[in-house]
Amino acid sequence: MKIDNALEEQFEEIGDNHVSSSADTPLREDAFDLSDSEKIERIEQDVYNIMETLGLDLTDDSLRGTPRRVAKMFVKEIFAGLHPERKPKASTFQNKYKYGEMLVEKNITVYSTCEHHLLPIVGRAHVAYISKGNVIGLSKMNRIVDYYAKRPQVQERMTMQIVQELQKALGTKDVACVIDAKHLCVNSRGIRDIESSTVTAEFGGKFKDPSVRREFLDYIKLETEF
Ligand SMILES: Nc1nc2c(ncn2[C@@H]2O[C@H](COP(=O)(O)OP(=O)(O)OP(=O)(O)O)[C@@H](O)[C@H]2O)c(=O)[nH]1
Ligand SMILES: [Zn+2]
Repeated sequence: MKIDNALEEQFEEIGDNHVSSSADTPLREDAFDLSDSEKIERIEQDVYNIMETLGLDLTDDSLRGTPRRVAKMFVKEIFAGLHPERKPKASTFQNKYKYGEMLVEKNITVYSTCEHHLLPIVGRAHVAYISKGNVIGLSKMNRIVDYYAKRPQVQERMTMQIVQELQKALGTKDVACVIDAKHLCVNSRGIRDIESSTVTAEFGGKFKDPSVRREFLDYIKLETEF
């Protein structure tokens, strides 16, 4: 199901040997049939069942509220970006002052959730664009990052979704995003490598030019502390 109106023409340019199609989050057709409160009711019961299966005593006063707390957190907080009604309004303005250089919004906090393990992804996003007549409110870039982060994600898709949304809002392909993030599924379990982090990038339009890309990367100097 398409919820993001991805820039289809961007993918038409991709050669035959690339598998890439759209960066939409895979959702079922009936994804929005239930209201938020109906979803919370159902997830509460599901979490209750998981905890009970694990042998936890759900009459304990510390555990009693957990199923409902987790359900509310899923629907209203960490997966809130699954609902297109929550997509931030990306206010744009005319570039009357004819600012012609790139604009970089760096070190945007990313709190997301790995869709393979439902564990946190924590990091920083850096976004940039070159105006083709419009400029966007600075905070809207942070909001767009946060909206796409609030989904079960793989980092590659999140990076592409952010770029596509900004391209749409700004009416230009000259948009780039780099994300540097730690995946707790790598850091805290499994291979348990606390040091490694993952860098993903999407360079649209003029950012495919090595010198433009270099300028962006020089501004953000990837020395991210989480
Ligand atoms: N490409 C990509 N992989 C991710 C991302 N987040 C988590 N993964 C990986 O998804 C993979 C899932 O692999 P599986 O072998 O099915 O899961 P697993 O047995 O728990 O794997 P281990 O983590 O190696 O223990 C793991 O290698 C994760 O590191 C992401 O954003 N992008
Ligand atoms: Zn994972």
